[in-house]
Amino acid sequence: MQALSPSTPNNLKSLVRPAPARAWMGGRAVRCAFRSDPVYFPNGVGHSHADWQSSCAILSSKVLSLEQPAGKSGHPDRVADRVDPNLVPIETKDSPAPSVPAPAPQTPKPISLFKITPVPVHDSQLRVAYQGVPGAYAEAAAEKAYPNFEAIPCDQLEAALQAVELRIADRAVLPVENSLVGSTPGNYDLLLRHRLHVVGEVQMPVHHCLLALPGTRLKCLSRVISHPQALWQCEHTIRRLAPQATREAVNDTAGAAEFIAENGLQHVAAIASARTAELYGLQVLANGIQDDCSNMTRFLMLAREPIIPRTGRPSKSSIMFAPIEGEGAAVLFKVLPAFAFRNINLTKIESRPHWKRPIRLVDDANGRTVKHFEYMFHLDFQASMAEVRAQNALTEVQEYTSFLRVLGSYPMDMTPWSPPPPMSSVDSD
Ligand SMILES: O=C(O)C(=O)Cc1ccccc1
Repeated sequence: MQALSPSTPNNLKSLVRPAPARAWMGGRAVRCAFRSDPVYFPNGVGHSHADWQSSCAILSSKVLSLEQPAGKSGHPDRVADRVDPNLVPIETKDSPAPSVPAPAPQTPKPISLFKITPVPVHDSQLRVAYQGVPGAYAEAAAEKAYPNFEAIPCDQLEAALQAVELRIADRAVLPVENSLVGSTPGNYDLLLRHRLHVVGEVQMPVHHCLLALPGTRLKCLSRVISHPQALWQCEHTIRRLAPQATREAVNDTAGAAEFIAENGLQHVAAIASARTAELYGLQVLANGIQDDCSNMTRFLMLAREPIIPRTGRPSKSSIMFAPIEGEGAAVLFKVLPAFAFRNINLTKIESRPHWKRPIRLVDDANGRTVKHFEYMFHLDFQASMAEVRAQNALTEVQEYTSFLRVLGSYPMDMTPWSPPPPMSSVDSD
């Protein structure tokens, strides 16, 4: 699933009938091109070369190296230029990319915001950035979406998103929600702060294990470390298996396992995948420790350019909008019928603190000034922006909102569900 870039052949460009649409992002109207009727893709024009250079300059001031690549030259988006028959081509004004990064270390080391090192580009591989070290669930999600991918591990989500913006990676993986604990706080807000588009979703069954140095006994554990989501997802089981252990949150599940292995930490366990145990030489103390066996996490795939999935196959679109000031939740009475009357299913709706103005001061009837929370709304619906009904729904939504952004339109993950194995542990005393 790739967007087309400036190197798209002209015969494909002719499929596109640009029609101007306006969407608001930070008070700025943005035009974008699409197939038939208006689609609202803020910043749908991609990055200019000048943007790339200035971003590099900002980063390299803190850094060690952000060298221009030696070796292969060419467009790093080569893979992304190939045409996916499931997509409607989109014209972009993306400028020529910088030349390609140079050789990388043998084992992928996480990219940090302060240390961006060049990585190699292989013709047939999409470079996918994710938070964590090898073995993280986000890496497995990347593999499901792009089986031939090249992993770009990053120490923070912010670094993964920046890696795509800076063309060090082609995609970033963003965990957004879990069937047990709900949305991952802040991750949709992260999308608002970056000029990336959702181009795919992956739903992954998450089967957690408790990992420790070989020979560790459950009853001797003093500490369990993992990603906060993993700790929440296993809260009850951990309390039962190792009630004496304290919990500690770290950046990612596999990073927790690596930390135990590298430092030879006794009496400490990590919550991570079974594959992670193999990668870092740890023992699986218990398998399937998530509190609900149908535990599932949803990841979004982000790219510099938007895609528009063809009609006729199951697709989703994600938007965020803010009410006109003072209208608050009343906006939902107007927005929801725009979808309902067009038979568009909503799959998710959520309120978030307004990213720029979370609190509003209001004078009450007694002349006192009180604080009101201001919200934005995030909504997923089951239609592609290639569909006229989706375009019309958004035209209507736009009338009731002060801010509307299409985060992306993407094929739905239709993987059939298969039952997970039951929990087991080596040492239940
Ligand atoms: O830390 C990881 O491995 C991640 O990819 C984030 C995460 C954590 C817990 C469940 C799903 C994803």
